[in-house]
Amino acid sequence: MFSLSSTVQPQVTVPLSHLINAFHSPKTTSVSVSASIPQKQHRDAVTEHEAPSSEPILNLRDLGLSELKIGQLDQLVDSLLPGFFKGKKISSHWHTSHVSAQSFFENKYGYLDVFSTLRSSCLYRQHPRTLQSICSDLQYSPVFIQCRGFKTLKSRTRRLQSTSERLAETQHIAPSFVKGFLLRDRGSDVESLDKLMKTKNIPEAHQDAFKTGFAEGFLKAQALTQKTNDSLRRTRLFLLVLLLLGIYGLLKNPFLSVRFRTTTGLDSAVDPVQMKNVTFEHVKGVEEAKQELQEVVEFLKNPQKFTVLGGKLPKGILLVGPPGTGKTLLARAVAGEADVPFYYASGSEFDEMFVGVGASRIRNLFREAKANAPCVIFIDELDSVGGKRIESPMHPYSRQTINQLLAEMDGFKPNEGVIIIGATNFPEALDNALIRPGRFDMQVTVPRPDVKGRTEILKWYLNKIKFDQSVDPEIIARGTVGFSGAELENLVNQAALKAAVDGKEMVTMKELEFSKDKILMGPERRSVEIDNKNKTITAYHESGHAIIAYYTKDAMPINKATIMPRGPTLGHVSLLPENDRWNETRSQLLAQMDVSMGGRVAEELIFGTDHITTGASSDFDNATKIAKRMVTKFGMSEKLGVMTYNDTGKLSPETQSAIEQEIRILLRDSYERAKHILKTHAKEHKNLAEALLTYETLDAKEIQIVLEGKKLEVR
Ligand SMILES: Nc1ncnc2c1ncn2[C@@H]1O[C@H](COP(=O)(O)OP(=O)(O)OP(=O)(O)O)[C@@H](O)[C@H]1O
Ligand SMILES: [Zn+2]
Repeated sequence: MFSLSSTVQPQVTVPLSHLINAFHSPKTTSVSVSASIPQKQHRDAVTEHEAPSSEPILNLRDLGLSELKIGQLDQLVDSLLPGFFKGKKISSHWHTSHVSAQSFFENKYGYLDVFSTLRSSCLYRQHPRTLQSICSDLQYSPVFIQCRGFKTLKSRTRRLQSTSERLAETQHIAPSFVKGFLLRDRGSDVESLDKLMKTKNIPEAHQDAFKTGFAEGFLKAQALTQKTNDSLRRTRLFLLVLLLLGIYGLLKNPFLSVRFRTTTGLDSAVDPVQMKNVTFEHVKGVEEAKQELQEVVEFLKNPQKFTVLGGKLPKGILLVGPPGTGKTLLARAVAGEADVPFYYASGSEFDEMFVGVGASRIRNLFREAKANAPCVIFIDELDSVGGKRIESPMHPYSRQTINQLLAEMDGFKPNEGVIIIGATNFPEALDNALIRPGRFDMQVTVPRPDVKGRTEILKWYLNKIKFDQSVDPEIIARGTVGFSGAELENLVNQAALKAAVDGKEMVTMKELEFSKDKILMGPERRSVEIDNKNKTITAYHESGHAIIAYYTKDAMPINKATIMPRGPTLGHVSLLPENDRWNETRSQLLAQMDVSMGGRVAEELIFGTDHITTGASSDFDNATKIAKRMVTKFGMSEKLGVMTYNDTGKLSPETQSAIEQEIRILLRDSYERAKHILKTHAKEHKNLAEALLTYETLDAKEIQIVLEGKKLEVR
């Protein structure tokens, strides 16, 4: 796709982001792809973005990265894309739950894979911004598509044909197979996924992503066709089928944005998205925000009446909160509740290199919206159009864009019925002019959900899949402090995926725990061969933590213990706060320290001082941090009294050493307490370690059975 052909295609040209939108658009029934060089005027403006050549390789390792975490994606994409266009390519891949950069940049499986991989990793959901920034950068890449609308049945077949042919090309799958599939003829050509992967030489490193993409697509399709239950059973057989359905699903998914630009990049038209199907009912765990927005809904339902009655409303509402907490969803719900059109725009798409383009897009957006009032205009990532960082060389014309936005906002009266909702993760970054009265002067906070909210969100998404009775959403909610709605949705999806891949009929607690850990710690490192000695040490180390937690009164209850290596850790014990803890007592803090000490103490007791490992350093970090805060922040040291010591650098040497002394004492006492417990319960410690060596992962109940000296049923 990234290779150049010399034909300049003057037809409808749409950047990749709109290709995606085209996929979502009910209007677009045919999408064909052709590669050509950018139009002349564009080319001149982007000379530094030279076309990619095929040779030089930029290794992720050269960047000091062996693997990309989701969080690093934005940065990396930002830093790499320019490099890519200078003719560099990235080799080495991004891990499964991350994006396969190799397939993205080297275009291994064609552009469809860009979607499927992005989607399969739930990145589109979690990081819409990433996708958008990839796409808006790609605007200057030689990717052009052509879109036509057909409405007849025949054209549907045609679309399927072209889809299948394209798929066939990009995925190296027999066109007849694909076509058969898209037409839901699940007959003849179905091969097993494994076989397919072998015959198609999918590199091992990509197989996971491939599988995940398939199954993800399957789930999506499942949700769409509502045939949730019986198809889950057939999963394995249809794993291949899944991806295709997923792509098919993309065409229909009503939740994703539906914008489609029909003109060239310089002058764009906007279509509203009617969000009838999204209501407040769909947004869980953000009750306060919903309440605050209720008034806006009333206003939109009847703007004239509202203002006659003396109601006063801001023109602009700023939704502020971390990524994935449902800001976009809330804005849609406002439009949905009031049953008015919803205009979606993302700040980053106004970010333009060309004079006046961003501003003209804003103008178009408002013109369309005003003509269709009452309505909601939603501007996601408001900070990227209205940020303070305005005169950067990367964004030469953003000042114009923001001025245009301000002018538009000032240019209509409140009773015209246009409500502008902006969303941002960084309200501090916004240009002050934007938050003045008459502009975005109402702020609604959309926080990460608390334990109750998390339970609701989990229940909501669990109800879309099949799960068995063991599943207790509240337990998962308690173990997912800090997760956003999007992450919780992802957790449930990943669990369903895992169940599907494992051939299970229902999701159980096991899959949910598995995906929770996966999200928390990165994918399981099954492949790492750890020799038995190490495994044994890990087993005793982790049981050490667990024993202390079990026998210490104020420690948090154990959730599970595992010696399965994950991310950088060899094993771990997870505890479950009974509630989100806002306050902790002295004895709870001490208990936490003791639990941290348990690992090293165990190593020392079992293997002797000479054989202790480095594995406890983060445990000590933990314990030390707690002790330090107890002394310097919480006034929990008798000697230093109820006083806080904030800038330890500025204290007198005496005070500093007194603090250190106190911390040392706390840590030493904690170490001794842990030692005492492990000595007292040596037998239980051994039993637990052995059980871990046998079963690798034990949940709370299983740990209890072992510690009560009962025999564990073989699972
Ligand atoms: N509170 C919630 N209730 C139900 N679903 C949620 C909630 N929060 C997030 N989600 C799910 O996560 C998806 C992504 O959330 P959304 O795009 O609304 O987040 P956002 O706050 O706008 O994120 P960003 O700041 O990254 O744009 C939603 O489409 C929805 O499926
Ligand atoms: Zn440890």
